[in-house]
Amino acid sequence: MIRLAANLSMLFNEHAFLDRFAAAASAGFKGVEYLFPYAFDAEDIKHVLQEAQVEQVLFNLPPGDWEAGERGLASLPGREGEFRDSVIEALRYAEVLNCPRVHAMAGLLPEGADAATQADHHETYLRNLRFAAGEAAKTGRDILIEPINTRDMPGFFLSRQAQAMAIIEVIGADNLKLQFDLYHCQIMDGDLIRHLERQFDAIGHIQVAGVPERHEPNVGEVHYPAIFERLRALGYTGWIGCEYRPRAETRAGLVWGEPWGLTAQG
Ligand SMILES: O=C(O)C(=O)[C@H](O)CO
Ligand SMILES: [Mg+2]
Repeated sequence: MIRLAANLSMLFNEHAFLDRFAAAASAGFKGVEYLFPYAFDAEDIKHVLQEAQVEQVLFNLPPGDWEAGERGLASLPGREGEFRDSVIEALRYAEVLNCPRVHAMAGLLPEGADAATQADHHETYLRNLRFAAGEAAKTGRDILIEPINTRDMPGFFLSRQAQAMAIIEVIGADNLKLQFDLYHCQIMDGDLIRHLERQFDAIGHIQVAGVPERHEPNVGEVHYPAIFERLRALGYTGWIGCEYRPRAETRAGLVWGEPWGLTAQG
């Protein structure tokens, strides 16, 4: 069964944030995800989720100073206290929103980082992820890590699929999982279906977008019908987050999703 979630940081930007939940539901989405809920009261978001009858499937931990360019705290040496606070805050929202998983963004390496600095980030990342997985396990939730392409996010610490898989293996926590974003994987690693198969057991969430412009999945070099078919054959029962920038009005661009229950006409 293909279950599609609308990424409300990118889709339905024609509406104010709290109105995007109903817009997504009326287009056939059963779930929603977005970057951050923290500018809103958790109870207000819970209310719109319930009104729209959609599930909250994912959001990110507080990322540090986003406006100043920070992209997560999980691998940043010296920021461990802030990272721990961010885990607690995200899990508090997850409890209210009944969200089973949260994404811990790795953060950026300093420009020109030498091997010692990279090793320091790696060790910090491992320690922080162990802490996050331990806290999330207390309420049965998953922590996700996502390799992000370094063209869009230069310096992002976690950029390759193999790196993420090695980290998941070394930590060995059942609730530390891979956020497999095919857009990033295509740019950094390619070989999408083989990655999907090899990493299948570690995957906690999937995201899609056309490559390279990050528009609708039917625009660009990736043939998503083949990927969805393989997911179905593998027995994937998780969510697929639609995390792309619509070329024009969101709803008109949903034609690509009609075989999977979306409706392009309002
Ligand atoms: O950019 C992406 O692909 C994501 O999923 C992240 O949540 C970015 O923050
Ligand atoms: Mg993503």
